[in-house]
Amino acid sequence: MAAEPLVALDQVSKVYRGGEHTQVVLDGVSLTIDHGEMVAVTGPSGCGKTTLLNILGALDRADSGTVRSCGLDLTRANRKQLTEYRARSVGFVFQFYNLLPTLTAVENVQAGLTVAGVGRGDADRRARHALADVGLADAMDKFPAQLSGGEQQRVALARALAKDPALVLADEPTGNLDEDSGAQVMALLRTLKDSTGVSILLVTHDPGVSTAADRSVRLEHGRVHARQES
Ligand SMILES: Nc1ncnc2c1ncn2[C@@H]1O[C@H](COP(=O)(O)OP(=O)(O)OP(=O)(O)O)[C@@H](O)[C@H]1O
Repeated sequence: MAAEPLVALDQVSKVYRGGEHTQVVLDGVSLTIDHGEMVAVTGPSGCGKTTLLNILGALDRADSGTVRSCGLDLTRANRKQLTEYRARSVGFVFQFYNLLPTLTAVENVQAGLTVAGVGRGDADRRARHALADVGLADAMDKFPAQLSGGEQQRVALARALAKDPALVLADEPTGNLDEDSGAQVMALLRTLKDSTGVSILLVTHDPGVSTAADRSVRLEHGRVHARQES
């Protein structure tokens, strides 16, 4: 029997209603992600990529369909289970890094671990280890403003991976970086995926970035299509 995928979305729909205006953003999306797989989601602006990521990260809820991730049915889970899922099972990476400007690199990574319930000493050890893994052993005590964009995104990768999540959700992780820094971040993400076995779902506009994934799908008109290679 085939192993169950880490993530399985089945017929997921999401509609935004504002006054008289109704917008169907996701219209029966089905998608699976295997353990250790990196999947890229591409698609035109406004097609619902971030909405999909937010539903998978339990930052938003589907209106219908089922979403299973990391052994939890997100459509039926209670608030406490969802909080724990966000803190422990999922690492988030955002386009604009979302580091706290008043904390150093190591403190930013520690903060993510503390939220996940890791004790202070252990958090410090794991944060330093994670920063070394992304090549920032010499930048632990720098503030975000003292780091380049690529370095800040590497801190964000360390923060996401330090808690040893089963799934990383990355929203345009190279969208704010120049080509070289973006390629470095993608190479690092792949290396970390291969060494830890984490699964990754990333959203990107950039065809070059999506080719670094194991598989790429396109979201259009609220549905997912296997990407046609040109
Ligand atoms: N909370 C919300 N309330 C109402 N409409 C929303 C909300 N969030 C997103 N939308 C709308 O849903 C659509 C999809 O948004 P989403 O951010 O998921 O698209 P996207 O594919 O990630 O876009 P981009 O590539 O430009 O970031 C957009 O038209 C957006 O305006």
